[in-house]
Parts: sequence; structure tokens; C-alpha cells
Amino acid sequence: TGSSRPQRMLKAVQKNATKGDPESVISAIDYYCRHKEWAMNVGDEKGLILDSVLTEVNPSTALELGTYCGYSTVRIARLLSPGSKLITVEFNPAFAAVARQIIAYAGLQDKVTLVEGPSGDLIPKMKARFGIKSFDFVFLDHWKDRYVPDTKLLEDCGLVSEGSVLLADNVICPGAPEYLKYVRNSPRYESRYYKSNLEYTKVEDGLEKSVFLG
Ligand SMILES: CNc1ncnc2c1ncn2[C@@H]1O[C@H](/C=C/CNC(=O)c2cc(-c3ccc(F)cc3)cc(O)c2O)[C@H](F)[C@H]1O
Ligand SMILES: [Mg+2]
Repeated sequence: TGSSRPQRMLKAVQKNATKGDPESVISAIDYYCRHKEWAMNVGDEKGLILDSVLTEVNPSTALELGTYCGYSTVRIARLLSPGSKLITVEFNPAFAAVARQIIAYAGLQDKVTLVEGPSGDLIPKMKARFGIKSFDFVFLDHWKDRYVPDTKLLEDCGLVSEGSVLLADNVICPGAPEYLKYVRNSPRYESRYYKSNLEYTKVEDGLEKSVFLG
């Protein structure tokens, strides 16, 4: 059987990036996905917004829902302060296997814990398993119809506290309309939309940043 798109992306990283250099891993993936084969990474344009929000928050503990190949995992982990941790959740074993290799190639494996399994099962176990009090930053990039249920689950499990920042990808394309309604109408969130473009295209998309008010 042939290779998969994630496997071809990994090959492109191994061929074109420098081991231990996260910037070169990011560039290699962006080049491959822009010029060879599109893939659903947050990408370079929305990635700059992710970088600026992340730098502003400077989280001690961060959560990513939907690792896929680890592109945004590398973008987030490379900006974490020493001693800070990123937990990323992925339930597709093939994607998780590729992501682990891409994260390791970037030399960021000590800052990242990739947990395999469905977010709905793993979120309630975060406190016990990883000693997390609450997440300072959450990047939502998994199935779009799961953004609302998982946000409610994070609230119910006490995994967000006053000042925690949620950043959601794809709120326009493919779209997460229920999520936008939820965070924009809730008195518990201060929300802001960052207009951008769908990765590697001219189609509009954007990120929604929502600060939990407690
Ligand atoms: C539900 N709980 C889960 N737990 C753990 N891992 C999960 C869970 N749910 C999914 N995963 C895991 O998270 C990933 C899912 C990402 C989904 N992303 C997209 O669909 C997505 C789609 C487009 C897109 C836009 C236009 C177009 F024409 C075609 C595609 C663009 C984007 O940036 C996206 O992020 C992974 F695949 C899945 O195993
Ligand atoms: Mg996305």
C-alpha cells in the first residue's frame, strides 16, 4: 500500500528541515503544503496570529485538541518558556505516530506530552493523570462540532480558570457556528475574532480568541 499524506509530510520534514530546529520544521511543512500537497495545518498566516496570542499569554500549561501531524504543536511548543508544558490530544493512532516523529525532529519532545485518545474521555482525567490545576491556554483544532461540548467539559472539570485563553481555529471555514454563538453570547467569555485566510489559500477563515472570565 502507498504512503499517506501525513507520512509524505514527515518525509518532507526529514528531507528539508534541520534536526532540532523548529523553525525549519515549520517552514518545511508550509512549503510542502503550499506547493506540493495541501493539508489541514493551521498554516503560516494563521500561525502568526497563534504565535502572537501564545506569546501574549505565555502559558505554563497549554492544551491542544487535535494534534493531526503536530504542526501547531511545534508552533506552540517552540514558544513556551522553560518548564512550561503542552499537552496535545489525538485519537487517530496513525496521525499520532507521525506527530510524535515531527515533534521529536523539532527537538521539542521534552515540552510536549502527546496523549492518544478521544478528548471527551481524556479531559476528565487531566487533573489526576497530569497534575494539571487548570490550563492557561487551549488551542481547539479538532472536529468542529466538538468545540462546544469540549469547552463545556473543560469548564465542568475546572480546567479553565479566570484569565484562561481559548483559541479556536476554523471558526469560518469549515466553520464552528455553534461555538461562535456559545462564546460570543456567554457572559463568562470575552471573545474576539482574528480575520485571516484558510491555510495556504485565499479563502477567508479566522481564529476566535476567548478569555474565560471565571
Ligand atoms: C472529538 N475528539 C477528538 N479527540 C482527539 N482527537 C480528535 C478528536 N476529534 C478529531 N480529532 C483529531 O483531530 C484532527 C482533526 C481535525 C479536524 N480539522 C478539520 O476538519 C479542518 C478542516 C479544514 C478544511 C477546510 C476547508 C476544506 F475544504 C477542507 C478542510 C481546515 C482545518 O484547519 C481543519 O482543522 C485529526 F484529524 C483527528 O484525528
Ligand atoms: Mg484547523
